[in-house]
Amino acid sequence: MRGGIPICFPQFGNCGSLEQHGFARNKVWAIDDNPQLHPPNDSHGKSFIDLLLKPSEDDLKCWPHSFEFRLRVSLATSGYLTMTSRVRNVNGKPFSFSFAYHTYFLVSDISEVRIEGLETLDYLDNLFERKRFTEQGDAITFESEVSRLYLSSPNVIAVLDHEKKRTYVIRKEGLPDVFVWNPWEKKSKSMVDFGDEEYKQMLCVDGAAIEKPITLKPGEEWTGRLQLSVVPSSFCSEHLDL
Ligand SMILES: O=P(O)(O)OC[C@H]1O[C@@H](O)[C@H](O)[C@@H](O)[C@@H]1O
Repeated sequence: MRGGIPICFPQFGNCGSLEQHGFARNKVWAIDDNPQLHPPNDSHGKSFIDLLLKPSEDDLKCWPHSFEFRLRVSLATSGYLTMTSRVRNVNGKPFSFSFAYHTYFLVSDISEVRIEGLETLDYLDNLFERKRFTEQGDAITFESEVSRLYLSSPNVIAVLDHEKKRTYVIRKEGLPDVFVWNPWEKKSKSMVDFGDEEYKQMLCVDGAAIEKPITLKPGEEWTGRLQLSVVPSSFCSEHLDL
């Protein structure tokens, strides 16, 4: 069974020497008692938690860069879920990393889903050795495996679920790329923690910074924010500035 929003850091996929998608998603994070920085009004009308990840001795052996990763997860009474990641270099030297919110959306039927906001963009296709293509069609629809990194994407993307008549709205900041993934039938069967038919009810659409890794000098900090909301499909594109 899969779901949620695994944090891919400091590596996305297998593009590097670390475990797939980096180590952050497999760690127990601490509660951050000193979250600093968030503007005081950021907590208004919201429930939130501040989490902190620092590298362990073992992490430093395979990725020798000291960092502090602060994550605020907040849920507003309006239903907005916001995740704010801040990565600070507390190292003596610069380092670079990739990042993604590997967001699993529950959908009624993948064949009835489309993504708006990515049309006409260039993408790197993982199914063709990361070759670069340009999206030609209208909205993105699904009829086979998809594993693509869309580049220089707009900050608002919509995932429309035709059958449920609802739209997931993804707003992002500091995250230029969007990774889109559905394993479809064959790959689903090869994944031990994924049911053979589960690809029909899921879609990953990740706000990400992958193509151009983020580089931080000593003392610098990076922020990447993702905000998710759900609206009825009747409220759509024209309201979202897509
Ligand atoms: O199985 P994982 O490590 O959670 O990753 C899920 C998927 O993540 C996607 O980003 C990759 O393109 C897939 O190849 C991978 O299967």
